[in-house]
Amino acid sequence: MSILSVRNFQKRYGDHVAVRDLSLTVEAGSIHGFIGHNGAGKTTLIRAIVGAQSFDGGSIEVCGHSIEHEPIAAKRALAYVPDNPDVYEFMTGMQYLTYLADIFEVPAAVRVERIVALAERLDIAEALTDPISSYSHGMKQKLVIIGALVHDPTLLVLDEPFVGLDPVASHELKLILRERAEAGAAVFFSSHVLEVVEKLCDELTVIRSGEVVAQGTTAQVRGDGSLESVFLELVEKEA
Ligand SMILES: Nc1ncnc2c1ncn2[C@@H]1O[C@H](COP(=O)(O)OP(=O)(O)OP(=O)(O)O)[C@@H](O)[C@H]1O
Repeated sequence: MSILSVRNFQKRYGDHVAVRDLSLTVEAGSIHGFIGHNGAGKTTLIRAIVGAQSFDGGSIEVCGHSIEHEPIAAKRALAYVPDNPDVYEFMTGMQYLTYLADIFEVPAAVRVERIVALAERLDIAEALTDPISSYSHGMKQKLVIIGALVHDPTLLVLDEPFVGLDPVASHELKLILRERAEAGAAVFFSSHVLEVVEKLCDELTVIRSGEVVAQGTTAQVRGDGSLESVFLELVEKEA
């Protein structure tokens, strides 16, 4: 069974078809990159996968649970890092992480160890007792990433996770994503940073105007060229 299975997904906004007949799977142990131009439909699909967006056709299953019909079971298995870290400003970082750990019923002993380890890796441990309102954009982004990992999700879904991170944090996040895959989880993320996608991802889906134009292992999609040259060719070609 795939960790994430999207079949014939379709989403319209009014008369505009934003995503058409999109299918993809992400297996345990795999990092899957999702790339496409601005407005291609990446966030639309990502928000539907995590249950934050309705859709008009097809199906989405997380660990075999339909996000539409079994949303609680599906959401228990996943975590989502949105493209804009929107967190409760009135809490401290630690209060926010504890709140998430409570929702996902993470045992007290495990949660502290996990939070501290991740906070140290992302260099935000000392700020956890400060109110989130005092955080920079990048610090909020780090906090949301830690919050996503606190319940050890089987599927981690991230929308543009490298935007706003400094080079050290960006490097650490790449290591964290690879470690998660090696531990048997699945990772699905969108990015415009093709060098990162090319190095990090086992598999890729490329969309143009809501339709898949390339899909497969990174080596298959890239062929003999660089991912950038393949992407430019695929995306600039007339539909
Ligand atoms: N709430 C909405 N109402 C109407 N149209 C929308 C809405 N959200 C997205 N769209 C449209 O759907 C299409 C896909 O948008 P989406 O945000 O999924 O793209 P994206 O690939 O994530 O883009 P970016 O790389 O710029 O973040 C675009 O044409 C966009 O204008």
